[in-house]
Amino acid sequence: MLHVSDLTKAYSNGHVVLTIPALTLSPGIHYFRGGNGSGKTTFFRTVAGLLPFSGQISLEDRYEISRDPVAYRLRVNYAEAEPLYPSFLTPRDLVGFVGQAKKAPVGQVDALAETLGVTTFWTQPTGQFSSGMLKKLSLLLALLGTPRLVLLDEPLTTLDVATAAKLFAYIRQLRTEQDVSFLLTSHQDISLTGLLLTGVWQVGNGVITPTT
Ligand SMILES: Nc1ncnc2c1ncn2[C@@H]1O[C@H](COP(=O)(O)OP(=O)(O)OP(=O)(O)O)[C@@H](O)[C@H]1O
Repeated sequence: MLHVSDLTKAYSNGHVVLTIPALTLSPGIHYFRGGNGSGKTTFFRTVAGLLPFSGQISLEDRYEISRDPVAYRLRVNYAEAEPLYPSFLTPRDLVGFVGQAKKAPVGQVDALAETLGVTTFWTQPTGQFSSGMLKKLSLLLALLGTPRLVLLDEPLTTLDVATAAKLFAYIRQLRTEQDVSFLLTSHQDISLTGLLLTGVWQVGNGVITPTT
């Protein structure tokens, strides 16, 4: 589903955070674990196409991130661990913009907003949001369109228990009915998600290795 090769990710200060000669992720749900500062967010943001890097990343043997930037980004969605938006924008504004960019199918926005409980603060500026409200909005944005791969960085953080249950039920549905793949990180007990994991990966010392 995702192939990474010859990847090196360094920040502008010269610090090399990740070196990945080759990594192949099969379709499914993959969990990335590792200590603070080990490189999980850097990996997710790189795969999401948000950070420059050297190397190759391709989706479904078809969309290469540098060669097919628009087609790749249309199919790969990402939710930040700690989302932040311009304070004057509302969910209605952001969902309108991202929904159009991601070609959200008719009816999807309303259904997801209801599932994640975003309708109750639909026209409120994000500057007034609690961290859980920001998290719900970011998850809604990351599920818009028809992605083939969704990256969720710390989806459990700040999310209330009832919404988390709905989110993970929806993820299971996307996985079984539409073959959508997911990459997750969490410092909390991942079994709380109830998701069947395809792979568990350890991030540390600049590399990503499978765990048994
Ligand atoms: N913008 C940046 N500029 C320079 N270095 C950065 C930048 N962002 C992250 N780093 C460094 O990259 C390394 C990996 O950070 P990253 O945020 O990817 O870790 P993480 O595994 O997601 O950590 P956590 O579990 O604490 O969220 C850290 O050493 C961090 O200091």
